[in-house]
Amino acid sequence: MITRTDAEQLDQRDPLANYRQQFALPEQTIYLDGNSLGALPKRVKQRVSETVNQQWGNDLIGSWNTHQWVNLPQIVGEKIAPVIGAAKKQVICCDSISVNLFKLLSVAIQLNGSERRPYILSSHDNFPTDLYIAQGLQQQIGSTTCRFKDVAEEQLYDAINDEVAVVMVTEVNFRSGKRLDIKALTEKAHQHGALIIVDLAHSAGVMPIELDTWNVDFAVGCTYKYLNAGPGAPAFIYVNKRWHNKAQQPIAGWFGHKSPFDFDPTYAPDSGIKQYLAGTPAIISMAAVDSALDLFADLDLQHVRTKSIQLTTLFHQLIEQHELTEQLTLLSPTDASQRGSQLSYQHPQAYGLCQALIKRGVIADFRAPSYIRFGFAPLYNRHTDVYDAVNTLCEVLDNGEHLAIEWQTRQSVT
Ligand SMILES: Cc1ncc(COP(=O)(O)O)c(C=O)c1O
Ligand SMILES: Nc1c(O)cccc1C(=O)C[C@H](N)C(=O)O
Repeated sequence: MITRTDAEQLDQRDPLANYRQQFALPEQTIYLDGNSLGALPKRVKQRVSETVNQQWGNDLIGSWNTHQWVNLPQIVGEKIAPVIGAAKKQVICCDSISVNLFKLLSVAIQLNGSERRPYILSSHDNFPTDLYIAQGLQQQIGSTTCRFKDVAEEQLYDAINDEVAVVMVTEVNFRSGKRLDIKALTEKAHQHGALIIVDLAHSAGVMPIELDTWNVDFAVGCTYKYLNAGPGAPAFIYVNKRWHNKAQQPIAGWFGHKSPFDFDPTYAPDSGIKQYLAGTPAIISMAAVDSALDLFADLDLQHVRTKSIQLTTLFHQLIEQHELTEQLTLLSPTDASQRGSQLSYQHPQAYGLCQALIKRGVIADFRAPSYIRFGFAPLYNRHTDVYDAVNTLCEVLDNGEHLAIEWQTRQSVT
């Protein structure tokens, strides 16, 4: 029988316990939605205020040079690189995942697509934007050299064959939390002459990632989940150095030009990762990413992964202890090593359950048609949060509070 004292003891022994005080978290809230929007680091508040008030307000346009605004995408990229296992000069911070995927898929098809090898292969429960971008590109290029095919996630590995130009996968599934073996998928892709693009949205910052060691070709990821850089903060893009200068990305904007401030009418791409920039960087958000990443400077991602596994394991053990497994069907893998930092359960009134929990200060989210997701952010979630959240969940179910909440047809984020 697990007690609250057990959870308190785990918190006392937690090597990451001090990180929580670096976040501005609301009192009386248990935030289990850091897999959608990470919490606000206190240092980011200060940095954004300084960027707006001193830099923009006082130093105005000179800040492009004096405060390094013009180089922030590269500076931030170099801070992201160690978090995803990349050597220098292969990562840059810009745009959204959707836009960055468009650039990478186009490049991968230029490099490897042909009539004999036309396929972009993905799984049909990949995050929808990834699928939409591939479908959009197929429309753009035409199906002779670019066709999109999606298969069930379990069939992805076996579906890689000599007709595949590029495999596009997300390391951790947004709905189920299932984690794919990127090393094995990369090996299989390369055996068949295919390239691989990996979406790290649900893994960057919450587990060790070894892009260079795994020999991955390209990757994208966001900074607003486990990297805590704020809503709509710019994403990142990784291009393995063997692919630099081999193809031109399609959004040939001036920031990707080799010397943008020459204002030359003819596009000449930068030879390195900077080519993947398009237009003017969103400096206020980019400053937030830069500052948020300082939390990762001395962090051992293996410690983060260990705590993440402890948190998800504890949550599910408590669900079992309260005999809730009949009502809440676990969609995530039962083996913690096979999942990311979230647990998803199917429940017939998942929407009502989620809203009833939010009313009580436990923030989870709902994903259609019938899933409730709990995300665990090891830098600020405690074992006692997990204990208290499961207790609240029991109370909600016992009182039938979830049954009183009407299904909302409007678009709801949580
Ligand atoms: C796996 C995955 N890819 C992409 C996105 C969205 O990408 P963006 O809105 O940055 O284009 C999300 C979530 O928003 C996601 O979970
Ligand atoms: N990116 C988001 C947004 O702009 C608004 C609301 C939610 C999101 C998300 O991140 C959703 C998330 N990728 C998910 O896994 O569902």
